[in-house]
Amino acid sequence: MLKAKLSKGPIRVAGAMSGTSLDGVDVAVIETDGVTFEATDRHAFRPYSSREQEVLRAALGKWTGDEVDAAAKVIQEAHLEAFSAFTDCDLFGFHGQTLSHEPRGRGTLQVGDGLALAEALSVPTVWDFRSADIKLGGEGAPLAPFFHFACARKIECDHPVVFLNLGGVGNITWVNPQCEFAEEEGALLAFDTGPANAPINDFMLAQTGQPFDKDGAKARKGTVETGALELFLQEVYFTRVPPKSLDRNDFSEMIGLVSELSTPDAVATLTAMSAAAVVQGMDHCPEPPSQVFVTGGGRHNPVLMEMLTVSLDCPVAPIEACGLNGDMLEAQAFAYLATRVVRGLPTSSPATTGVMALVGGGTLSEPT
Ligand SMILES: Nc1ncnc2c1ncn2[C@@H]1O[C@H](COP(=O)(O)OP(=O)(O)OP(=O)(O)O)[C@@H](O)[C@H]1O
Ligand SMILES: CC(=O)N[C@H]1[C@@H]2OC[C@@H](O2)[C@@H](O)[C@@H]1O[C@H](C)C(=O)O
Repeated sequence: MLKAKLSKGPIRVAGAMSGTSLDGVDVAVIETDGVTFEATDRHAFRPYSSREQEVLRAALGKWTGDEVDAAAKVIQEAHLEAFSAFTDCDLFGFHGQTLSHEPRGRGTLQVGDGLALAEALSVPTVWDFRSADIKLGGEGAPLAPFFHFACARKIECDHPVVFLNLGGVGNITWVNPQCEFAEEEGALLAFDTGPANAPINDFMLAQTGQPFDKDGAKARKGTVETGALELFLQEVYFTRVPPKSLDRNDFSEMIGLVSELSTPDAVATLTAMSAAAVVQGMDHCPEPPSQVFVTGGGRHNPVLMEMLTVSLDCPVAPIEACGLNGDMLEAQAFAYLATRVVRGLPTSSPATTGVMALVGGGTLSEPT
């Protein structure tokens, strides 16, 4: 039976996210009742070693087999370490690592075993957030939108705003703050915009041995090849009506479009492609936002941010502009979603994932 504390009032929850950039595990603690939340200053980052990153990379796009088992082991150990400083929390939200994502095909695979984590650290744990949504016809992603809605309410926006996450993949949530609840019709629209940092990182690693284009330094020295950019924008994904989602490597062939270019020109072009995918995505919003708040690691890339600022018709600012922590937002989101799961509240809707009906996706495992 659910402990009384989990069913009512605010609780202290730690959420963890291991994103498509494969750089490490973020953990963040919030206080929440599943509707409103308070951020805390408690968070941690547990980076993956280069050996661990290799193991994870080798398993991307796979569903079963030795590589997947090895990746699952890395994820489990890293999360055990990462969560172990937060065992005073009432609940954990454990996203795990997406290895493969094919919502209209084989489904979605996040490795990480929430039951084993709950047993090992004696904290009830919500995990497997995406599969219930997919079973009900949804994309299984993005899932942060219900948390973005809570953020918009918290900062008391009067007009529609967009939260843009620039991780390995980009995703946006358009929020109508006039609605009181995320589950109301017209409150949200969300979808993955396209590739964000993943192709830049993959190209940088292959060509320079560096894991990413720090501060956009390489892109800054290059010139955007408009022919390649135009070809990229012809991808049918961009005209597909949202909700829609992507696997990390769905756009990996775009690197082929820049393979003949110098490294700076190639990185500048890949950066412009990520920005252009966001700009295209804005056309799908029900009405133009008054502001775009940027979260995720891409907001640290000044070239990407400048490209967005020049092309979008509204102010673009890192999410810190409204007092939130853009490095921890996804980890906080999974703490928030975990709470909604134990409270029987929905975590996705037809407008955020295309699911047939409101669904509370996630499995609760309690330690024995
Ligand atoms: N100073 C910087 N300059 C340029 N790029 C940066 C900088 N800092 C971070 N990044 C980019 O941000 C990435 C990390 O972003 P983030 O942590 O949001 O990804 P993620 O959470 O793994 O992805 P996703 O949201 O797709 O799951 C890095 O891999 C890098 O590409
Ligand atoms: C299948 C999957 O893990 N998707 C991730 C990925 O990373 C960004 C984007 O693609 C988003 O759809 C999602 O993550 C965020 C946290 C989400 O679910 O909202």
